[in-house]
Amino acid sequence: MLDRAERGHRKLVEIKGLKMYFPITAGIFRSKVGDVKAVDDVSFDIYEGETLGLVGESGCGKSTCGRVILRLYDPTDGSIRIDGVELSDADSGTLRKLRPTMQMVFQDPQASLNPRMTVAAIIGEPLDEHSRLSKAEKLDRIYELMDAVGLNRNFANRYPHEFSGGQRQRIGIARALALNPKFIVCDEPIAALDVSIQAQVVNLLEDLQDRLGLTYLFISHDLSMVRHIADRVAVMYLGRIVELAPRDALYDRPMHPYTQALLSAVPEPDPEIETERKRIILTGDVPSPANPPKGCNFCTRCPKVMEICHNVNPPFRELEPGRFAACHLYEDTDTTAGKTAAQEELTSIQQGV
Ligand SMILES: Nc1ncnc2c1ncn2[C@@H]1O[C@H](COP(=O)(O)OP(=O)(O)OP(=O)(O)O)[C@@H](O)[C@H]1O
Repeated sequence: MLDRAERGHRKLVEIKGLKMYFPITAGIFRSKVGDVKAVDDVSFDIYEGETLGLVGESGCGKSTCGRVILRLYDPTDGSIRIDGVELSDADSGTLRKLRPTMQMVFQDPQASLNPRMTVAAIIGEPLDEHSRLSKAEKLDRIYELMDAVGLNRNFANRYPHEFSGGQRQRIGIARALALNPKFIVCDEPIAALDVSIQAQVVNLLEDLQDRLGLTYLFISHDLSMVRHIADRVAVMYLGRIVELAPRDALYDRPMHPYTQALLSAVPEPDPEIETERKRIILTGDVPSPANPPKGCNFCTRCPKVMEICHNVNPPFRELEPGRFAACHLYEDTDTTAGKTAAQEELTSIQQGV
């Protein structure tokens, strides 16, 4: 178990240049005509014991990112290291051995639990596959897990439909915990729940993190909830991470124009601040990930767009210690040349070099 102060010293998850493209096929021969670039060159780390929030509009690639990190998909390119082990090219045998270390809690507990299995069978299934416990030991472990997530042991032989939405999510969490994972991808774990239940499930996840030293990637489009639970936050737009920063820095002083727009839409509880706040309304639709714009992915909707943004993809760089963003607004000027590297690139594009 990790104390809060001990968190954040060791990188548990290291993602570099990760790409997940889904092929688009057409015609009777199903020939490939393009790719949906769901995750397009994404790099970030997650420190042991922390919660990294991953936010962005629907369809920006959050779930695909979580799934490919757990190798539920085969990545198109890039490196995924969890606890020092490279997963991007791991074979099925290696993945099977590593599976207990990394788990997922899904959005819709109704859909992710087999309706024909009892709670004990659902929670015990990973134990059957990955451990050699006796029948009695397995039942003890199932009870222990039910206790840990606040489910009554007496209900072990009931079926998922006999539980409320919040209780079903607790079953999903107990199942994810069965093999003592280190890393859990929580994919919109509260989005399908009543608002009154959401806080209970988030509190449970936080409590389990403290007790078991878990590391979370917490995927959500609920920026207020992410502010509550995350230590650091990554903002995704059209397959790319545009900003990553410690939580308070990001919410108090967003740097990327997309983050600024997203946060301007979050309601402020203080009515005085709320009436004075300026909303940034983004115009235009999110482009298709099958045909993203040239240059910066956000250039078609950015209120601060410059010429360079239509031509050069801004690199994802550390702008301040611990703060990363991909935006030409923050390019350093090379004083000797009087131009930034990106401006040089733009000049060569314009000159057709
Ligand atoms: N299996 C798949 N095959 C083809 N395209 C896919 C597949 N899964 C996702 N996509 C596409 O990849 C893009 C990113 O989808 P993804 O579900 O990862 O986004 P998201 O940010 O999690 O959205 P949401 O919040 O709505 O779940 C979308 O355009 C989606 O249609």
